Amino acid sequence: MGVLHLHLTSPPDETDNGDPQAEFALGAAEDMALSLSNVQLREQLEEASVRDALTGLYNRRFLDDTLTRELARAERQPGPLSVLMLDIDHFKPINDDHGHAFGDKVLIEVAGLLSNNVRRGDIVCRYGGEEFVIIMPGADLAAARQRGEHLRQQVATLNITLDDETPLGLTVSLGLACYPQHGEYADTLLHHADMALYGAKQGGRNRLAIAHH
Ligand SMILES: Nc1nc2c(ncn2[C@@H]2O[C@H](COP(=O)(O)OP(=O)(O)OP(=O)(O)O)[C@@H](O)[C@H]2O)c(=O)[nH]1
Repeated sequence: MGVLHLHLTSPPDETDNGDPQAEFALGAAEDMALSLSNVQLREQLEEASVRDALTGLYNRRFLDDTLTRELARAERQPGPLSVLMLDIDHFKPINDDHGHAFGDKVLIEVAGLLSNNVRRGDIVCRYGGEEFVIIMPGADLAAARQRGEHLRQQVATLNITLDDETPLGLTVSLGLACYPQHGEYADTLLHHADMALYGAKQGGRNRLAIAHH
């Protein structure tokens, strides 16, 4: 988070001239600057409280609130909504073999790729250690599946290399659940997406699986 700097003082020769009007104007300007700064500070704190510190993606708390809100909107409109859960394959050996800092770098790369390859309005969150969730308001099963497949392929072509320049060969598995067919509530949809993700892992990884009805 950026540090807030307040520049409220002026050189004495510009303002300290004994002119009451000038002093009043300066006081008013200072008050305005202070209250503006408070607003900005509050905004920065609020923003930080919904972000994951490592990747800058939205965090799980934000995901839960947003998914509930977006589902209510989908019901009102009405329209579809999809939830993609994505997990990096064999991430533990990456950490174990190449170090935690390298693992962090991989997480940041994947987070950046996801952010850059979703539609505006889609919400990308870091759900857990090496697990991400994307909320796609308005996306039906076909659209979300296509987007998920695209993301899977993009990750497989990510150019992350080890010290000796050999490619890491990163892959991800994905689980997809859609409103309304797989559930109407946030926890149900997340559960179904998680089950589908488990199926994708069991099926051999580097694949997308769709929730069962
Ligand atoms: N570098 C780094 N590693 C993390 C972070 N959070 C969780 N991890 C690691 O992520 C790994 C997750 O490992 P597992 O849950 O066994 O999953 P996996 O090895 O990816 O295996 P599959 O998901 O079955 O393909 C663990 O080693 C955690 O320590 C983090 O913020 N940074």
